[in-house]
Amino acid sequence: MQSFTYWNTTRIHFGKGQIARISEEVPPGARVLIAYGGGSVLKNGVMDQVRAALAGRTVFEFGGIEANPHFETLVKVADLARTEKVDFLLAVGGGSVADGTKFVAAAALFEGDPWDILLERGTNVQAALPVGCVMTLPATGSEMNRNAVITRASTQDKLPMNSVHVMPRFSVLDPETTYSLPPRQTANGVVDSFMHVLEQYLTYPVGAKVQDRFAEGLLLTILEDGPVALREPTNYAVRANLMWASTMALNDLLSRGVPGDWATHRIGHELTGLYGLDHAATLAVVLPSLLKVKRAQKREKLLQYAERVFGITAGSEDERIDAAIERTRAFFEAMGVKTRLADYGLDARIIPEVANKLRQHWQVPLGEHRDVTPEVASNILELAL
Ligand SMILES: NC(=O)c1ccc[n+]([C@@H]2O[C@H](COP(=O)([O-])OP(=O)(O)OC[C@H]3O[C@@H](n4cnc5c(N)ncnc54)[C@H](O)[C@@H]3O)[C@@H](O)[C@H]2O)c1
Repeated sequence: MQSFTYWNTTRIHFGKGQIARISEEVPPGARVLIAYGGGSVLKNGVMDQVRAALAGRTVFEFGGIEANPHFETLVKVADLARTEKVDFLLAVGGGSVADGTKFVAAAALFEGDPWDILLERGTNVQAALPVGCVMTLPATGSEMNRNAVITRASTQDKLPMNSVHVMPRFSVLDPETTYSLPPRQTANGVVDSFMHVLEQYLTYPVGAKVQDRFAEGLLLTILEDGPVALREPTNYAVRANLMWASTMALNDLLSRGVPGDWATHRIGHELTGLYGLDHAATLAVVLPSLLKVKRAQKREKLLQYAERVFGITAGSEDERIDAAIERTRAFFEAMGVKTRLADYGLDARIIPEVANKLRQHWQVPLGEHRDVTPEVASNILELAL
């Protein structure tokens, strides 16, 4: 196991009725800005609970944070926060709202051009407004991590940032808020959280039994409950397990002491930035091909994944690896998330455009061995046509 430091400062309130806990978390005299997205939280009763919990505070609301939140919108929200002297931000929605609010928290206190925050990946953030989060879509883990991913619509750049200052002070996870998710978003969340685990698991062995078995437990849970959530959207136990699995998949616990890949995510971000694909769709497209291209480097972990997650023990090593990759693809497809670029109307013409964006955004090659160059990414995308 590699050496590491681990801490996580987000307090989690999990379960039915926990939105009311916001009243204990946000100071009574606070000036609070609630940020939300397209309005699903106005229809499913979540915002009513949030407003009730904030009674007595001075509350401002901003609706309209886009999926894959836009830098252009978020700088307006940061202006509003400054003008109204807001001292607490509350994100109510999915990962896009959480990420957007985290960026606003940093941008509101940032001296200079806020795009520099993204160009420096958040390393230049010195302070941020406090953030709380009511998560309505289990997927990103944004509710308990220090990451945010922001898209500059005008230039089609989608870039991640990372700062301890934007870590949510608290997050509320009430599985009942996810009952209203359309099947597409339920499926996206399942694929995204599954992928977060794989990015931290399918690399090379470092003798980290705890992290490996923790990862396998999350993968098995998501495999088991993901399809049930599509069939039974109001099954509380299933929604609860998926919600906690997605938080645990990306709250920095799995990543401690082990190598991380993240090439699928980086290539996927370019596909969203350029062509607007859902985040999870990009992952479902890239991963199976990436695993084929990197099968030699990932061999031992692919065999472990095949056996422990899918129970594949018969056949040669290569046959078991092939079977595990195909089972992964089949899982994404069974969730209704297509795994070929052609399924999204994209063909080989996109490959040089994606490679160019990767060259612009990443100075060193990607992946756990830092060997996924833009040329290798192009090979991966060719296999994904
Ligand atoms: N911060 C991180 O660590 C991290 C990790 C992975 C991905 N991301 C980023 O997060 C974004 C994706 O977030 P997401 O997958 O949570 O989706 P999202 O926040 O973009 O939401 C997708 C859609 O679902 C709707 N929705 C959300 N909750 C709902 C509910 N309960 N009922 C009905 N509709 C609801 C939203 O209004 C939106 O239209 C991408 O930009 C991705 O790059 C961030």
